[in-house]
Formats: sequence, C-alpha cells, structure tokens
Amino acid sequence: MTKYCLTVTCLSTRGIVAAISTYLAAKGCNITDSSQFDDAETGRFFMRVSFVSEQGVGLKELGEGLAPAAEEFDMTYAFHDEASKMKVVIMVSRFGHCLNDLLYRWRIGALPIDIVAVISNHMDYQKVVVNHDIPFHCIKVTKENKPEAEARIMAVVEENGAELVILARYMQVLSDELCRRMSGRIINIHHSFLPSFKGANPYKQAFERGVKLIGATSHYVTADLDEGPIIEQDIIRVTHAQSPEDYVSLGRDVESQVLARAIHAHIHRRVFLNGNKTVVFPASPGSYASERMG
Ligand SMILES: Nc1nc2c(c(=O)[nH]1)N[C@@H](CN(C=O)c1ccc(C(=O)N[C@@H](CCC(=O)O)C(=O)O)cc1)CN2
Repeated sequence: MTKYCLTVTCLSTRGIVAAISTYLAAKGCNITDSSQFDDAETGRFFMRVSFVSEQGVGLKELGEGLAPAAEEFDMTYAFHDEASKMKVVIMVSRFGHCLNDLLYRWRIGALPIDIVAVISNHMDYQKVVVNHDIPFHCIKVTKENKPEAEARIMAVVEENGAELVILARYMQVLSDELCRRMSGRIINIHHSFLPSFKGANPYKQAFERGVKLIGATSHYVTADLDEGPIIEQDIIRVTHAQSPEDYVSLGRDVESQVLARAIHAHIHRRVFLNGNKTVVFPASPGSYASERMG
C-alpha cells in the first residue's frame, strides 16, 4: 500500500480537520499519523497527515479531489509520496564533519535523500564525494566573481532538479537574489546557539564571552545572515578550562546531529514556515527506522 502525507496550511476555522478526514476516508485512505497546530498569534492553522491508500488512489487524483474543500478554506496544500526521495545538493567549505555525517547517514539508508551533487569552494572533499559516486563541483568564490559563481551554483541545482540545498558548513554569504529564488529550500547549520554569536567565528565569540553552554542551530537561509527561521537547535556544556579549539571539537557532533535532525524533519514534510518562525511536527512512528540493518 502506498504511504502518503498531506500538508495543509490556511486560516484557522471550524471544520478543517473534519473536511480532510472525511475526504481521505471517502477516498479509501486510512490515516496513520496526524499532527495539527492552531497559531493563536497569527490565526493560521497547520496540519500534516500520514495515510495509506487502501484502494490504490494516486497523487493526481488525491490532489484534484481535495480542490473544492481547499477552495472553501483557502488552503495551501500538497500531497507527497513518502517513498520518493528528495533531490538535494550539499554545499561545504573547509570543515567536512557535517558532510561526512550526511554521507554516512545517506549510505546506511538513515536519511532517505537523493544527493545529486556536492558543491564546494575548495577541493578538500573532492575524493570522498567522488568515492560515493556523487558528482563534485568546485566553484571558487571571490568578491569579484560572486554573481558568476552563484549562477554556476544555480545551474547545478536546476540541471539536477534539486529541491533542497544543504549548507553543511559552507562559509560564503549567499546573495539576496539567490536567497529569494531558493526561499524555504536552503537549510544551513550555524555553529552557535542562535541568536547568540552570529557570523563566521561564533566559537571565538563564545570563548571571549565566557559562556557555559555552546550549541548549534539549523535554519532556513534568508538574505539576513543567521536570521532565518529556526528548524532545530541543541547545546553542550563547556567549562572555564576549555579553549576555543576545544569548543570546535565539542561542536562537531552537535552541529552534525542538529543538521541531520533538521534535514530529516524537512524531507518528511514536518516543517512549516510560519512568518520568520517554523512549526515542526514530531516524527511519525517508524520514520527513523528506515536504516538498513548491519
Ligand atoms: N544569505 C545567507 N548566506 C549564508 C548564511 C545565511 O544565513 N544567509 N549562512 C552562512 C553560514 N554562516 C554561518 O552559519 C556564515 C558563513 C560565512 C560568514 C562570513 O562572514 N563569510 C565571509 C567569508 C568567510 C570565509 O571566506 O571564510 C564572507 O562571506 O565574506 C558568516 C556566516 C552561509 N551563507
């Protein structure tokens, strides 16, 4: 039986859940997981439903069939086949721990994505990427060539049909135009517990401030540096006896785990943009269990 998920957002009002569950039942679909949220501040409603089609109904029929109800509630909605793997481009600079972590999770089946390319502004990871039979593109970036460099980045994204770009410690600031064109489709890992310590050297800033907790933040990328909607965060305790270099070492695992959790939530359609914030629904039972054993 095909597993699907439905994502819905609209202004909050009575009858949305009833309309969706009634429609799915009428289409011979059995709901297996459901999450919803009413945002009292914005008046917006968010819903994610996982279901199986017991009568083999397809994505197109599901989408067309819900259109009348969607119009009644002015819904933004989409049906997704949970078996289809999102096409992603990973970008990296000099620090490869997040890239290596994503490649490992992808290789063992823990992260059901289709890595169509890796882009870097350095050659450091060319061999490890090619050894995974993934195309590697080295696109140097300078203040002078940034528009041409970004045009090449977008060419790789579009020629491969990538739905998501992952900045796995890519250390160049993307232009407003690129951020606008890829709004909601670029996820970054920032090596601090935002909003503290924005910029390229958060560990040095944290050391100089003398904090007792450091962390990592995964967020959607916007033109405003390190200001995008936050998807996931985590922290780790540090002490007076540790150096900025110790922070870098301690931060690697936190960064990798936070980025992987954010990507997992995004590809399973559990993240909704809500202004400059996000709504992140919990993982449905079994969604972490796709790992190939051994
Ligand atoms: N438009 C955006 N671009 C990028 C973002 C973002 O939030 N919006 N995040 C960064 C990643 N990042 C922090 O997480 C970050 C990367 C780089 C810099 C920075 O100042 N870079 C310097 C060059 C540094 C170097 O060459 O090593 C620069 O670009 O002039 C700050 C924060 C990715 N891009």
